[in-house]
Amino acid sequence: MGVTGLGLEGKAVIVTGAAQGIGRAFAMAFAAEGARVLAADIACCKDTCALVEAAGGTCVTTALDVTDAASCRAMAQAAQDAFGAVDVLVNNAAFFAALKRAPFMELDEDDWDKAMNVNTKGVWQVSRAVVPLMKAQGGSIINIASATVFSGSPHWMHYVASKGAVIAISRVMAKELGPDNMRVNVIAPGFTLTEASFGHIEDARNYGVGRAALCRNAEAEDITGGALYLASKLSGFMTGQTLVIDDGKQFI
Ligand SMILES: NC(=O)C1=CN([C@@H]2O[C@H](COP(=O)(O)OP(=O)(O)OC[C@H]3O[C@@H](n4cnc5c(N)ncnc54)[C@H](O)[C@@H]3O)[C@@H](O)[C@H]2O)C=CC1
Ligand SMILES: O=C(O)C(=O)C[C@H](O)C(=O)CO
Repeated sequence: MGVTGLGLEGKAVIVTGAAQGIGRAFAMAFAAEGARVLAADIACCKDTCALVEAAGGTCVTTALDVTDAASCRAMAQAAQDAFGAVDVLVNNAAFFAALKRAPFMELDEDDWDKAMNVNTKGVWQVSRAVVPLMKAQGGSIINIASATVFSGSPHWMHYVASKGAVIAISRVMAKELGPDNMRVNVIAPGFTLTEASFGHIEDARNYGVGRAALCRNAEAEDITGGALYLASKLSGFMTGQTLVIDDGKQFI
């Protein structure tokens, strides 16, 4: 374990959508800091836990459907059983990989409802299940949005709307939870090379690179430093903010 002095050793961290991609990278990064991780997903997180444990970290897993309040409560109960309390919640799960892109005149209505249900309502559902486990000691909630909210990327209106709403509700959460020393911030990643984005874009490695200041697309590991910072004492006076991690494709 390469603990870096962020103060995350022994912290209890829930990562939703941790079965692959950026969520798996969050699980690995928190565990590498000595945190205890609960990896939760509608898909199986056994491989994520195995990777965390192979690197010397601690990881437990439970099934989670963020659209189902009972499932969110059961996941929170599993966290309480494993850790007693929760210090950090990363709301990363999303309807993204299977989303169909189309001009807004042609978007699929079911996809619209699913994007809002998983990506926005899911953040609310998971947060309200977990907040009672954070209230006594305070904590950090990190909601994953998308830089598409700022770029207005075409053919994603349902997804962009759902992620714009994540930024909006995070501000409400920050105001409501601040008095109990719970901070709520957002990471808005730009295009990141994950299983899901390789599925969406044919030449993913080169996609949009011409607009990038750093001249490459992000790997999932490029997004994790922001989450460690937002979870740590270094960001202790920061709440309600959105951190765009997109290799400088746009400035807000
Ligand atoms: N890859 C990219 O280019 C970008 C991704 N993001 C966001 O980052 C996050 C992770 O993205 P990726 O790893 O690329 O995508 P992904 O699609 O691989 O990850 C999403 C995870 O959420 C899980 N999930 C879906 N529905 C669920 C539900 N109802 N309950 C629980 N879990 C559910 C999936 O099984 C999956 O493991 C997502 O929030 C995505 O919107 C944001 C900007 C760019
Ligand atoms: O901007 C686009 O076009 C993208 O494809 C962006 C990514 O897929 C993304 O940011 C998803 O959140």
